[in-house]
Order: sequence, then structure tokens, then C-alpha cells
Amino acid sequence: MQGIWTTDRIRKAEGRLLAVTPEGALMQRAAFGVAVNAAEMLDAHKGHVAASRVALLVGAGNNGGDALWAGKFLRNRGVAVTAVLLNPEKAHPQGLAALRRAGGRAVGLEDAPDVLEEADLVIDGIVGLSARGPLREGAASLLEHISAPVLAVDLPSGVDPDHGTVDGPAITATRTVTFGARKPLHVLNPQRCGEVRLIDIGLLPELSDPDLWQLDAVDVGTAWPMPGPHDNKYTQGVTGIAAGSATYPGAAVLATGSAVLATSGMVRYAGPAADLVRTKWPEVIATGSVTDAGRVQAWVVGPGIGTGQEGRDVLRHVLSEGVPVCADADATTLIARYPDVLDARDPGTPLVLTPHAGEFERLTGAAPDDDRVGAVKAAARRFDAVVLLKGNTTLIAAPDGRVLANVARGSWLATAGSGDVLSGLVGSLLASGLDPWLAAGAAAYVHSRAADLAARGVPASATGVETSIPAAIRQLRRLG
Ligand SMILES: NC(=O)C1=CN([C@@H]2O[C@H](COP(=O)(O)OP(=O)(O)OC[C@H]3O[C@@H](n4cnc5c(N)ncnc54)[C@H](O)[C@@H]3O)[C@@H](O)[C@H]2O)[C@@H](O)CC1
Ligand SMILES: [K+]
Repeated sequence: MQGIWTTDRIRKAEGRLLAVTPEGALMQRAAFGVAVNAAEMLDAHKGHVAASRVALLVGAGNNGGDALWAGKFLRNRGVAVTAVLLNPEKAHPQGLAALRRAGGRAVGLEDAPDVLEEADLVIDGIVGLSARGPLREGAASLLEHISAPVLAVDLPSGVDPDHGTVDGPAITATRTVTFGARKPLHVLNPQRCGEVRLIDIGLLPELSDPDLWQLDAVDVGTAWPMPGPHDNKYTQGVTGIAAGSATYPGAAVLATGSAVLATSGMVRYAGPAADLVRTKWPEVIATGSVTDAGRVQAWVVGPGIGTGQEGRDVLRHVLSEGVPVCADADATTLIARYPDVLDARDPGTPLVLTPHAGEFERLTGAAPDDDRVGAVKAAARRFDAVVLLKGNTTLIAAPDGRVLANVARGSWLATAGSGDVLSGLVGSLLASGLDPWLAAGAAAYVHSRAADLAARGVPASATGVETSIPAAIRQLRRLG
């Protein structure tokens, strides 16, 4: 699992590291990493490094210092480097001197439009860890002159480092090179950061207990249940699906199907769509009601069950069964409307809630604000549940404060029925006995990868996403 830390903690860790490192050494390491990435981008976009033109946008702090030193390293490779100094009196003195010694130029804001328009690559060193608010006037006026690829130093300037929010003019980077450890905006606003590359400057030993976690293919591949030689259909966990209604039988088919495809344990379905589910998934044991469904190791409840008395009874029944429950869609609305249904749940019974922003607002009384991480953590504590807040970056918080972020590569999952597929995945992993936080995180990961595989640049249906689940799991296994 990869860690992500807030800027306050990174700054403190940097302070400790700076105290035991020769002066300037960390900046040199960081800047060298920027220069290597710049050269790679020039090579990719122009086909050569020497004789290409790079514009540096240089702000008042060390972020600008990184850019100036990177410019010096690029000069050594024959690149024509021009620094645009946004605040000439405050530009990093050693960095500026080094760039000038290497034959680089420095200009003021008035010459910036021409420099930017001629550039093959722009390096954004306007502001880094100490950024507050959107770009100020001078820097903001330059945005319209940028047409070349942008390499952001540490973070795209103007984007809030801890929340990833943008309240005004901000840089959109093609690639971001960050130092020591990734910061929240890299996962909360991946669209602005482009591809994020991490340069090791020796900071990780100074950091512990990340504020956010991110799963990779190896983590998910390791966690994903694999039957052993002594397993049978029951020992791998039986998933129960309480979904669908006469009006929405499709939700039942989708949620059940994704549980069938996710692991090789057994799946039971209980609800009014039993006939349709049986026809589509003959391997499923389907019954008409949760009361005669038989034993399961986890329940998925909610997709398409409606928000009436019947749905409420179903929800109350599965919550009282003493096994982990993934409450999705209508179940979320029912919990918001009738919070006392949760009284049916034993305090020790794991619960996973999977709201989108609207359902989150219904559940908690407030839409997730700029601090999505804070909002989802508070909800997890309040409901004593794992809360999975859907979005382009899906956040998954556990009641003990751990938060996972899953970054989707595209937005193809914004399609009808996609949530039903996710809940089936969560349920099957809960049934296999996985820690509920990890189960929800691994499910979100495979869900988004299945969407990539199904879409490949064109819209994908929820059925298409579901059909791609085995391919997404196969990919994990290969990578893992
Ligand atoms: N401290 C360290 O050990 C290291 C720091 N490094 C670099 O140093 C950066 C942090 O440097 P600093 O703390 O000097 O701060 P920054 O360079 O992030 O910002 C400095 C100045 O920008 C101004 N500013 C804030 N918000 C602004 C906005 N929206 N528009 C325009 N100006 C704004 C601030 O008033 C401040 O004076 C990191 O992001 C990284 O790039 C690296 O060199 C690696 C080592
Ligand atoms: K920057």
C-alpha cells in the first residue's frame, strides 16, 4: 500500500530531514529529478532534448528554487532555458545564480507571453507546499499563453495541496514530479496533476501512519481470495444478495452477477427477481425472500429494493443476521430516512455503506465539502461503518480513521447500474472474510479497472463492466 501525507506533516518531516542534510542537498536532489523528467518529456514530445526550449515559471519560494536548479541541469544538456520571474526580488538567489552561470536567461512578467508561446515545455515552479488559494493575478494572466506540455514541480500551482480543490485560476499539468512523498491533491485531483512521478529524497523514514492510503495491483492481487486445495463452495464464503424489485429486476441481476464473477464462493439471491436471476445466473441459489434464503457469510442489500415498508423489512432482517452487510442504493436512503433500522444491527457487525454524493448528503445531512477526506472520516465514525464515498476518486474510510483513495482513470463508471456491480463485488469480498475496509477498497479498485477494460475509450454499460471483472482480476494476478 502506498501512503499519502498532508502538507503539514510533510513540511515537519522535511524540517527534520533538512536539519541533518548538507545545505541545498535536498533541493538539488529534487531539482535533478525535475530535470530528468523534463528531458524525458522533451524527448517524447519533440524527439530531442538539446536545442529545445524550456520556460520556467518561478515563484517566490523553494518551489521556484527547484525550477531554477532544474533549469541549470537542463542547460547542461543543451536546452535553451528562460526563467519567468513572477517576483524578481524574491526568486531563489542561489538557484537564479546557478541558472545564469549555466547560460540561462531570466525575464519579468512583461516578456512572459512570448517566452511561453515559443516554449516546447513549461516547468511550473510558481508555488508548492506553501500554496494557499488560486493563482494570483500576475501568474494567472500567463495561463492563456501556455500551449506546450506542462511539468509541475511538486504540484500544479493553484490547486489546494490538501483538498485538491480549485477555486480560481490554476495550472493543469501533463506530469507532476513530487518529492519525498505524495500529497493528497495527487489522488484527490488527478486530472490537474497528470501523471504523478515520485522522486525519493529520503523523506519516507521521517514519516509514519499515512493520512491516506492507495492500493496498487499487487495489494489487491494479494488480498483477492483464491481457493486452496481444501476449499469447497461454502468455505470460500457465501454471498447473499437482497436486491431488485418488480420495477427494478435489473439491479438484482447486476449485483448477483458481479458477486458470481468476483470469487468462486457460492451466491444466494433473495427477492422478487428470483426467476430472472436464475435464468441469467443458473449457478445462483435464488429464493423469493430473505427469510428463507439460508445461511450466508455476508449480505448485499439495497440495489432496487425500493424505499417502502418492504425494503425496510428486508434491510432490518439482513442487519440482524450477525454477518457483514454492504448497504447500497435504496438501503442508504432507508438508513437516512429511518436511522432506527440500524438498531437491528449488533454493534460488532461490520457494515459497509456505499453512498454517492447525493446519498451521502441524505445520510449525514451535508454534502461532502472541500474536505472530502474529513467528511468521509466523520461519517465512518458516526455510523461505526466503512463508508465508501463514490466519485472520480472514491474514498473509503474505516471507523478507526484509516482512509483509502481509489483513482479512476476515466469516468466510464458514471453509468446506470454501475453501483450495483460494485456492491456485488464488495459483498463477495466481505463473504470471503476480508477486512471490510480492504474489501471495499479492493472492490473499488477492480470495479474501476473493469470499467477501463470494458470502455477502452468508448462508453461502457454496467453489464460490460461486469463482464470485464474476470479480466480485471486476471490482470491483478499477473501483475501481483
Ligand atoms: N523544504 C524542503 O526540504 C524541500 C522543499 N522543496 C520545495 O520547496 C517547496 C516549498 O517551498 P516553500 O515553503 O518555500 O513555499 P512555496 O515555494 O510553495 O511558496 C512560497 C511562496 O509562495 C507564496 N504563495 C502562496 N500561495 C500562492 C499563490 N496562490 N499564488 C502565488 N504565490 C503564492 C507564499 O506567500 C510563499 O511566499 C516544495 O513544494 C518543494 O517544491 C524541495 O526543494 C525539496 C526539499
Ligand atoms: K508548482
